[in-house]
Amino acid sequence: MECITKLPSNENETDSLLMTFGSMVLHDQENQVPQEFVWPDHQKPSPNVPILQVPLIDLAGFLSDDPFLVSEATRLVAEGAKKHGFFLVTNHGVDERLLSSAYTSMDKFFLSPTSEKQKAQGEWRESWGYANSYFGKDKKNLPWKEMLSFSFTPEEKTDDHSQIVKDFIIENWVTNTMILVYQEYAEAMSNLSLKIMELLGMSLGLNRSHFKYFFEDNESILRLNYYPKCKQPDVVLGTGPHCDPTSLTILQQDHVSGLQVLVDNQWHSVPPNPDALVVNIGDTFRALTNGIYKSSLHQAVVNSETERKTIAFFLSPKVDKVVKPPEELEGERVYPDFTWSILHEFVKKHYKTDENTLEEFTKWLKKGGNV
Ligand SMILES: C=C1C[C@]23C[C@H]1CC[C@H]2[C@]1(C)CCC[C@@](C)(C(=O)O)[C@H]1[C@@H]3C(=O)O
Ligand SMILES: O=C(O)CCC(=O)C(=O)O
Ligand SMILES: [Fe+2]
Repeated sequence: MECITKLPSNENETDSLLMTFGSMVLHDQENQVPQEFVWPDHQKPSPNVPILQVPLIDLAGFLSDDPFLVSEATRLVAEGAKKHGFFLVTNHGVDERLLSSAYTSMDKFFLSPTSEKQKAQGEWRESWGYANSYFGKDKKNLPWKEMLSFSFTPEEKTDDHSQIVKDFIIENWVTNTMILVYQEYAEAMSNLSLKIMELLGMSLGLNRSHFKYFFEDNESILRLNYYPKCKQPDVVLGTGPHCDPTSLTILQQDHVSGLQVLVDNQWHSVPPNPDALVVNIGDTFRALTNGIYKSSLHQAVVNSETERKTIAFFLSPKVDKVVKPPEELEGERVYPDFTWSILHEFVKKHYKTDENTLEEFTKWLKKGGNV
């Protein structure tokens, strides 16, 4: 498989480029990644970053209603959420077989020919379909990754119960290349996120169902991130520095480290823990807590030895629900009321997400917010 050394100059060259993009395995004698993947010096990944001490929360303990275990879980989640917005959950109740079959399906998809993957092609920065860096309009600081994303919303348990993820796969794909595991996976993550919302509500002294009710009819995104190995891991980024603009992210990592979080202006790694899922707060939930709980810049680095695979469930409220903190947290309002759909449009059309997203979004809204 060959490396890509230059960007296409015309349409059909783009097609042939896309045919090889999926490999991104550098040809032996060529060790230069395309310039568009090389990040500026001040953003290149630094080697040997310190490990972030992330609170590890026993979710089964919280759900047991044992007073000590509940107070321990709420104390730990508040500690992580106030400082950087990252925590780990263990004893989360998601079937290990489901977690592992979701990975097997990733290999089936991302290692299939690009022509197969293109059958599921969506728009870059859309919430569904296959995308890789060459789909986007950006021509610099390209992320060293391919993605497959699905929109998800919990279906009413009715007889016709159309299943949004399963329908997408069937409509857009030859299902023999894809185990329909992601419908079940998204449902499991949606259910888990509601339990975490109970924990977060309780940790803020609110009624434990406050946020759970707010997200029951969530309209979320399931995203598969496939980071091919790279011969120059010190000049590329798998995913650039960003805050998730969504509400809550549940991330399943494989055994390959790569997730980094910016805390006290220093990148820290969050090493894989096979018994835990990584959870991080997004900008929308930061606004829902009136800024009390933090969303943080994070990124993904790659390596030269092996590919890395992660699955991110991005919980978001129904698009037209008004995002405003409960009156118990109001005090002086930090952000205006808004809806996720407006913030998502802002992120997609006007702004790369970073640590100032909500502030820039607020200014944009005050200037009339031309969507
Ligand atoms: C609503 C979303 C936009 C992104 C996917 C979800 C949550 C994270 C966002 C993203 C990953 C942040 C980094 C840049 C981005 C373009 C990407 O690398 O994919 C973002 C996603 C997106 O805009 O599609
Ligand atoms: O893959 C990772 O480790 C992080 C991915 C991420 O932050 C994202 O997709 O928003
Ligand atoms: Fe993220």
